Amino acid sequence: MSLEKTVYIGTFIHCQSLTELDIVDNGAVGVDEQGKIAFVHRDRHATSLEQGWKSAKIVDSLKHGFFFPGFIDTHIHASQYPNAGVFGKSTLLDWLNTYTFPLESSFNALDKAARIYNRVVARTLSHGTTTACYYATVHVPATILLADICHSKGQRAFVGRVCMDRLSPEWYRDESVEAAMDATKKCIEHIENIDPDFHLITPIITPRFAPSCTDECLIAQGRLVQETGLPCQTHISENKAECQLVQEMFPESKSYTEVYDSTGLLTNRTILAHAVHLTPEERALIKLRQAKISHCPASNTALTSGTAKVRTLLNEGLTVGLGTDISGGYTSSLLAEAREAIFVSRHNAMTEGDGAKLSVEEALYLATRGGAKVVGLEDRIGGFEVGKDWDAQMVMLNPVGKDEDLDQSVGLVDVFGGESWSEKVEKWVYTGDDRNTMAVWVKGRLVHDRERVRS
Ligand SMILES: Nc1nc2[nH]cnc2c(=O)[nH]1
Ligand SMILES: [Zn+2]
Repeated sequence: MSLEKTVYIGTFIHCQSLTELDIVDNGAVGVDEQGKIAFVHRDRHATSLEQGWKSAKIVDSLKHGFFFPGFIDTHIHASQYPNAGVFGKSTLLDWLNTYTFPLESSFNALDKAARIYNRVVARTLSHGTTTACYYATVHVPATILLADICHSKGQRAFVGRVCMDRLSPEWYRDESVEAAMDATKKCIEHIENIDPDFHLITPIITPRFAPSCTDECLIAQGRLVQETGLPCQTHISENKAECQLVQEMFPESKSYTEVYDSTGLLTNRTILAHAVHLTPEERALIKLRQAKISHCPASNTALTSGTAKVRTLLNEGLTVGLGTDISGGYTSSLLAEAREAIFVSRHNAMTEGDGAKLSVEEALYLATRGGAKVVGLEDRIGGFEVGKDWDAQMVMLNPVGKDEDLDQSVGLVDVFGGESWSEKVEKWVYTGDDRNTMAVWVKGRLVHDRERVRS
């Protein structure tokens, strides 16, 4: 799709490193017809030096707005969206049986799947999520539909049919390993048809988690991972009862991580969600295989799974991003998830010392550049550099003047005029929400426009 050449002007903020933001107050970024960043100027007036950009469209972040890279949600169950916020006092294994399997099984009805998937893609886009790693359900038609919806709405997505042939009710599982593999291959083929080069949508092999799959099923999926080189996503070491169950079900394996490694599922394109209770040996093996970790703090708190030790993971050189894990997690907002990551790190700090604390900058890094590394797209997304795709959000804060009308305010991020940009970003992280996300682009295409939605 060819787009209108556009020059974005105003304030640009992205992560320079894990601990530092790069803030450009009056810059310009040119985005070409393919949605790629053609130039970046720290002084907007330098744009006049660019040949062939005189008649380009201009989009201005305005005085209290800024451009920020789109968020990357590295772990979200699209099918569980109707249950967001509903988990009672359950923990993982009873939560699956009480809330999750009954809901997911209802996706054999395609009209229901259409209603929910349209909503969850629109909702996550409205939160500035430009890339999402989705779990669908076991159903082929509904999984294909999720891929189609992401494709037509323009969200970058990894879409996985959930593979599971045991430890769930008979009415919600794959009938056999052969049936499971056929179904997964059908979903992969569909995505190859709609997006042959995986520009926007990529299939992802999705064994639910070790206890849900027989040895044969894990081995078959591992073989598919090795043969196709496709990415893989699953859960690991989320909850102590689950870890115990894995030990009982796979007595010949030294660890939970080894279950995945010995079946070919642990590669540099594997995304492991949670990683709360990993041993040092498991972390070393994950690092050796260059597999990636999706940290899901809201879910880990809601299901009382534990507090993942993100500082340890980072210090040991593991690659970490953030995941909302709807509906273990209650929020589809990665901004809220970043906030949760910061607070969980403070709970860790209460027992382990201040070194455990994550800063605002670090949480935003995990939500953007970290996520980009987790999904293997660090050369394409996560920051504003020449050659990267324009996957971005425009954030607007709420200037408070003398006669400010509360009804006219842009969300809850009130700024009074004396704040530095880094303070404004801090306020955004702690008090902001989707009302501040005025517009969202993926590969240069406008995929969410708050003013249009509101009018
Ligand atoms: N949080 C979470 N953990 C899981 N482990 C296996 N399935 C799930 C799931 O749907 N959500
Ligand atoms: Zn999950």
